Amino acid sequence: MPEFNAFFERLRERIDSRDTVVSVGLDADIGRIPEQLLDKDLPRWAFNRRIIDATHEYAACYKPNAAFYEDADGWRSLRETVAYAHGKGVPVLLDAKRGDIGNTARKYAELLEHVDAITANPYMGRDSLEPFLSKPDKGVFVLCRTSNPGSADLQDLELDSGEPLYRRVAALADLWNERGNVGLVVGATAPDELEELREAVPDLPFLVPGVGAQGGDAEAAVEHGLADGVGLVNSSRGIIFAGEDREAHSASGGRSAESGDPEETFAKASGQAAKRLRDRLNQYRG
Ligand SMILES: O=c1ccn([C@@H]2O[C@H](COP(=O)(O)O)[C@@H](O)[C@H]2O)c(=O)[nH]1
Repeated sequence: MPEFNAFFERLRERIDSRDTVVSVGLDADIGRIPEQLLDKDLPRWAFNRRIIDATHEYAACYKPNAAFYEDADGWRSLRETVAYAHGKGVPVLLDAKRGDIGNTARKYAELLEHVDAITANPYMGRDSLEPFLSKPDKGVFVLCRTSNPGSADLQDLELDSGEPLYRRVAALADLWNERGNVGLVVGATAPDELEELREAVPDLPFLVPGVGAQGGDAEAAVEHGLADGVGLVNSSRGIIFAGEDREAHSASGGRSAESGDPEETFAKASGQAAKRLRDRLNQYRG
């Protein structure tokens, strides 16, 4: 079994020192960012900065999804966000789900110059992931059994050997883990598969999305997501947009303990949501 590489050791350090396996998903959807931030130069960065201030204590890592940043201002916002998260000592995992022929993958892998880890799509096979895998200090989370309703369409297909495709992906990812830098993405909405995969590849840390807004199984996520104590359970909308109801309440003139500066309402709510998730997940950690 390869030792964890530098990324996974840093992640372990963060998990142990802050006692958290929460990945805070920074899916800075411009359509949901509080109105008072929309006139800022880079609203997504302004939003993320406030979210990071409120949540970093509870974050083992931040996981921006590239889909929310793929335009000129988006990349600038992402760069600022990554630098700020690093300034708080929190690793950043870019959920980019890349994978292409080698020459193109080599360019995609340059994304890893800016972040600590990335998600990758194994559909095109080993050579399409090699440029990511060959970066010894970074982490690569390979999509295996995803959390969406359609995941079974391809991932559950039975191969001639009788195993489902997602099991073959896990076995391949285990082979590709020559540098101790590989993890798997396995959704919390598939608790049976989480358990089965943990048995199949005991040494690979999982990134487990799908708790929170997708209603996945938080207990199974923790029980099976961690390898030697290392792994991540992600919530994005459930944390960063936790304040939406309260903002609506304040905006409509409602009086509550949360009424006050609207600029801070959403950030405070995100901090509380991150803490709640941290505490809940910690109940299930050994
Ligand atoms: O199987 C997968 C792989 C990736 N994701 C991503 O994680 C977050 C989940 O967001 P929530 O708001 O917590 O539902 C999002 O970026 C997805 O693209 C996933 O959900 N499932």
